[in-house]
Amino acid sequence: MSKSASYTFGLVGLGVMGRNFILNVADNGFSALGYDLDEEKARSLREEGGNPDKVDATSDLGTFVAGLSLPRKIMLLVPAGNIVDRVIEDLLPLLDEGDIIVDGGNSFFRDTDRRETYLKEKGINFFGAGVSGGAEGARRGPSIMPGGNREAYAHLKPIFEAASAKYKGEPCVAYLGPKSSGNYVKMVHNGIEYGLMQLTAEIYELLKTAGRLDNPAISDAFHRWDQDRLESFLVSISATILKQKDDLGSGYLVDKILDKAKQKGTGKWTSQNSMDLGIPMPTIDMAVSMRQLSALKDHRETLDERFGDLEVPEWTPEDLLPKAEAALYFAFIMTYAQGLHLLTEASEDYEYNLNMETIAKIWRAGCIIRAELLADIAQAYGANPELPNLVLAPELTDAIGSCLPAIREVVAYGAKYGISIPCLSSALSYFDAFSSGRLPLNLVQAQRDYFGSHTYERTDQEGIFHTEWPKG
Ligand SMILES: NC(=O)C1=CN([C@@H]2O[C@H](COP(=O)(O)OP(=O)(O)OC[C@H]3O[C@@H](n4cnc5c(N)ncnc54)[C@H](OP(=O)(O)O)[C@@H]3O)[C@@H](O)[C@H]2O)C=CC1
Ligand SMILES: O=C(CO)[C@H](O)[C@H](O)COP(=O)(O)O
Repeated sequence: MSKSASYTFGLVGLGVMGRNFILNVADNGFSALGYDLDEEKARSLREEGGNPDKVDATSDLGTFVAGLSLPRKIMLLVPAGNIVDRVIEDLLPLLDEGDIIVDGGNSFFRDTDRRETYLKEKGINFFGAGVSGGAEGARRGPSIMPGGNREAYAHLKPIFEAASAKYKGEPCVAYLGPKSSGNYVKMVHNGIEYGLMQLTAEIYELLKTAGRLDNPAISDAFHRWDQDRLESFLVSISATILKQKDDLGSGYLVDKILDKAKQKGTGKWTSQNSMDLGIPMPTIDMAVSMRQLSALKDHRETLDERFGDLEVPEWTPEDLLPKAEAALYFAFIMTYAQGLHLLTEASEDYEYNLNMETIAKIWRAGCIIRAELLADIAQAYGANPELPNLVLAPELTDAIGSCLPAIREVVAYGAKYGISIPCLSSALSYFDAFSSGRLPLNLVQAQRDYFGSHTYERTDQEGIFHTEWPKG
């Protein structure tokens, strides 16, 4: 260690995210000190950093804490769960009042609230700050979603703004709100991520089975779409993925990857919490369900043998491609709408005081769900900060309306010929239900009253009613 108590920024956990983020911070002119239990990871960072005045690392916690200037700004990028509590307990006896701990991992927001309350009693400021962008984002500029004490954020602001991604010069980080708001926003970001990923996969399936397009042709289509209104990280990487040859065999790698998708929990938490808050988000729910369904491969194969004999007629690529593009664009809008609706409700329920325009803005670059569409979304919330749901935004009416015929055709084709496109279908169903002034839930209410005397309201009179329905 070349200096004592002089590093501006501390980072615990020199894995995929931590190692890259600390190098990014150091590149941006803030001296940074890393800590990992594993001396090998500390040594390797020291080597890569090259200049210990700029960035250094240790596997000794005492040396780490003593090396940081006051108030200490210590970011954790360790696996979410008990490890975060363990690191906090290890750090606590070594810290001073006013020090700041930032959890940059995908921690469950209720854990963040618990930790914030616990640490506040000890005079330590605790932030939950979701980071998105994967390894490359962490190294070159991620989107950062910090929540915690507003005054203490002043110490983090210059570092985060320098290290974050930039959209047309604007940093993709902003103070979001108190308590667990940062982790909550990151959780919903990941829920949206699940939806966009599944939707892109469904379009790939449609182009393959109905359009008879091979991987390079689908890649080319994704690449073209990525130059236009569908410009987004996930469409862009899908174009690249589909061109990747298999270096362990012949053909394309994507065709050899087992179709069982894993998950770490953030998408599921988003769905679970949306149920608690009463916000419908069927496309995101379905994306979570599809990861679960994908795991049931043995059963899928059994049923495929029994029922999977439907012939899919060819849909000429000239006709299919523009419709698939419009269907995907429409479904992307619905997915952002669902996620942002949940954030709007959570902002009230949890007193986060979130600003949707700010959130859309800091998602425009650096993160996994970055997309050109977010610029329009930010504009819609800028024009109306009280917008209850994006689908209601006049700025998006034309785009939604013009894509409707295409998504209807795409979903109908999938349904008719047994192509599994449940997220595309749920995006359309969500819109159809949301834009129906009358739904058949009057019958649901009548059924509830029939079997459970649950009562109902009427369309023509005020009050609560119950009917003694004829039995049998
Ligand atoms: N990978 C990604 O793309 C993204 C990850 N995240 C989130 O960021 C967090 C970190 O993820 P990621 O970097 O991928 O995880 P990794 O497992 O790659 O890195 C975690 C690091 O923390 C170290 N560690 C574990 N326990 C301790 C401890 N008690 N003290 C010090 N260091 C410790 C680990 O060491 P060891 O391996 O020796 O146990 C490891 O080096 C997670 O919450 C993740 O969900 C967020 C966005 C993207
Ligand atoms: O936070 C992320 C990106 O924003 C991570 O990559 C995320 O953990 C991936 O989630 P899952 O493993 O559940 O697909």
